Amino acid sequence: MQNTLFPNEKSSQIINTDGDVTYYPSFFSQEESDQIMSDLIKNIEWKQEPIWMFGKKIMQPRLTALYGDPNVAYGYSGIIMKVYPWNEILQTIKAKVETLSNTDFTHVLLNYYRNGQDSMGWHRDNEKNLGENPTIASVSFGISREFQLRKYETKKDKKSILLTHGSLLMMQGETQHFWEHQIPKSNKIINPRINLTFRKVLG
Ligand SMILES: O=C(O)CCC(=O)C(=O)O
Ligand SMILES: [Fe+2]
Repeated sequence: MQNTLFPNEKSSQIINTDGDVTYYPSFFSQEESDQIMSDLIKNIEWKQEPIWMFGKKIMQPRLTALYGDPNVAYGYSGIIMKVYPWNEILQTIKAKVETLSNTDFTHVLLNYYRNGQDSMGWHRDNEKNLGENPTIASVSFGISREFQLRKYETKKDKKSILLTHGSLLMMQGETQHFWEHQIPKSNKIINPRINLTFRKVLG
């Protein structure tokens, strides 16, 4: 399918019922992506943070960081994360993602999966302060990881995509009502991956 703002951008629609998920495999070039990956490893305030699960405090199986507009609080799973101000590389990525999606984002949540043992369990990005039908733009760098989607109610209709170095995945419309997603563990993967999800937090 053709995108009017990025006529050369190849894309494929992953979900078009009860939501809208579109994948752009080559959003950034190989060279840009290599540069961005090393910049992010060096210049992001990575931390391993706890979350509350079933009344217990457990460490998340990955490193995280939150950047965005100051003075807009953003938290999930019982934690409030410190918001760091936009830095140069994040501003560059944000500008490109905003042009394609025609959305202004306030925050980016970053996840650093150090190897295949790092993961993210089934969830929806449905925090109240993202509004009814949030547009979420997810950019990936580093080793390709499997991203799975399935229907929230039935746990059926499983879809799987490999999110590659420099790719963009856009989740829009009613996706967060009807679909949940995860990054499963993999015993074979020994290399790191970084994912950025751009979000618009309503004030
Ligand atoms: O790492 C990914 O591709 C998914 C990240 C994600 O689902 C999230 O940050 O909510
Ligand atoms: Fe998510």
